[in-house]
Amino acid sequence: MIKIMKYFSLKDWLFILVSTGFIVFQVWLDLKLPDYLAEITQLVQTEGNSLGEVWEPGAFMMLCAVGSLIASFVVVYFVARIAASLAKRLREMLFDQVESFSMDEINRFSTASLITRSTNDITQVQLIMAMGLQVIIKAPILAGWAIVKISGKSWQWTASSAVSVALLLLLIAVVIVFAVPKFKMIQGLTDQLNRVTREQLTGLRVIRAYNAESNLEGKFDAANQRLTHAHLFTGRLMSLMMPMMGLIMSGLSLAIYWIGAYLIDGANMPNRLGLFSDMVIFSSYAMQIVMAFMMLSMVFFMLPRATVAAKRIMEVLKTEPGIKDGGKTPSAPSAASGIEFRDVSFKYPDGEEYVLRNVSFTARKGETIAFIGSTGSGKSTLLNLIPRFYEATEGEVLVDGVNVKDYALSSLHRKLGYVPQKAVLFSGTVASNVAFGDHGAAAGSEEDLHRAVEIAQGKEFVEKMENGYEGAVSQGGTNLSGGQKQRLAIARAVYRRPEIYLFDDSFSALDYRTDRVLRTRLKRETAGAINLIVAQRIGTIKDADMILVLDEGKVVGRGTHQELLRTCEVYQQIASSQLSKEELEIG
Ligand SMILES: Nc1ncnc2c1ncn2[C@@H]1O[C@H](COP(=O)(O)OP(=O)(O)OP(=O)(O)O)[C@@H](O)[C@H]1O
Repeated sequence: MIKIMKYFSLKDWLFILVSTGFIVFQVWLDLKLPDYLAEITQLVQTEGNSLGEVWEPGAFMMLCAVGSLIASFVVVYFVARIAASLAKRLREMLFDQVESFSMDEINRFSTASLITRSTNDITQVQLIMAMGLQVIIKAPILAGWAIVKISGKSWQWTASSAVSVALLLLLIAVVIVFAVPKFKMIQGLTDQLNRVTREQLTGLRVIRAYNAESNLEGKFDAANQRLTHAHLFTGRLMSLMMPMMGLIMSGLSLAIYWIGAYLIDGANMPNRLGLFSDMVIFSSYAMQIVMAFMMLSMVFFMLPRATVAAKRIMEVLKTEPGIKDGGKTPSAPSAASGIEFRDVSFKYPDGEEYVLRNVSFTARKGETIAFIGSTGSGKSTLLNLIPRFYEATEGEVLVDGVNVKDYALSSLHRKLGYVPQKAVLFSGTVASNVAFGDHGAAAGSEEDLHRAVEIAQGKEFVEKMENGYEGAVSQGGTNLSGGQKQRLAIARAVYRRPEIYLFDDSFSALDYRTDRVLRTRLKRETAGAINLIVAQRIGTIKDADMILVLDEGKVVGRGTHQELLRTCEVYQQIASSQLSKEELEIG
């Protein structure tokens, strides 16, 4: 929690200082009240005084109360601002940090947990800051000042107050011991609930189609029940706390008056009035002290949960992104321009087995290199090493003669036109999805946009859309068909005129005719670029300059279509399952 305070800005610290000033003023006013009360008690008890004399201390009492109210408004205003601005800053930092994470870190935390951390956990910290700051500053000042004011009065009264404070501390300790583990659980359970909810919402159509509602409801219910139990436990503890504190306060009042009654009874006549007014003042101050501890106990009650939340936020902020910016921005392409894999092996950070083994190949400018192999043979993984979504475990991946690890990430990505296996579209328009991110080498003109969509064979459907290029695309492209989404994803890559195209099985949702037309157009448009194509269909990669056949992460064949038909058994098997006898014979 303390660590999170280092994210306060200078302005926040200034506001904290101002708030502290107002809190001191408020405490001074609150503690002044009993003095006037004592004066009024004296006046009322002394014979011969008129009612008019009570007005003056009465008016001061009113002034103190109003002043204290205004001071408390000011404090609440400042503290709420400090808490809100800290929460905003933390949200921004968390978002930036998550953006810099590699897939490894994102998978490690899980998307659901990252969402809970950026929302729920930050709210917990904001709440404790809003409430805690004023209490943590106010309570010790109030308690300390009030203790000074009552010191030197009857030791019996002091002892009874001390007992009450000790009981309160005991109560707080009980809460901490029992509630902290539950609070830790609550955050974890909230993650779990988010994960289940997210999974259900994204898979809603499949769940309905397979009548799996009841199974998943069971999963949701289990997560929900566990969270409810944890909340109920802490809620019950809290509901017990309140009456217990009330009991301690009332007990203290009773004890002070009881002791007072004995003291007054035992005193002689002239001292009785003094003792009575002392008793009134003492009980007021004692109440203030107990109130201060009660406020503190409320904070202690909230603190464990906020501490857990703060820890979880710090965990994300302190995680060093596994993929570091290499910083290099090679200006002119070197003589070695192209892509080279040098004996690359790779295993996922959480995996035991190597997914790629000793892969080596070179792709020069203007060449098309294709990758084929059974599912899970490592094709997508291989492509993912080029934009550094993952880091090669062994060996080197070179782009234009420079290891991808040495590149400034933005400079590396500017060279690439990446089309993932599953087209990803963002809420916005067709235009905002195609002209996405920085424009790469494109001029960013409307002409570029139309050209890219036309090459990707999307012109026809985009122009039919309401508002054409400005037509709405919903989040994830849910208002478009699978093939339409893929075409826009391809147009996005074409638009930025990259030096290297990475097509990760990007033609699978296209019909054969569109696939063929698109590839012919692409071939013409991307003549000077390197094309790396992952595909399942032989038809898509037949014309590639070189085809690499992958099997369990190893390159088991390389060459042109005809060469592989002759030499590579795995390729022959794939080909014979897809092509007719005539096609196989013709090659
Ligand atoms: N994030 C991940 N963490 C751990 N293992 C993974 C991860 N992603 C993929 N794998 C594993 O790596 C292997 C290769 O996966 P990859 O996606 O590269 O195969 P692929 O050849 O592209 O398959 P497909 O043609 O079905 O897309 C698979 O066995 C898969 O289980």
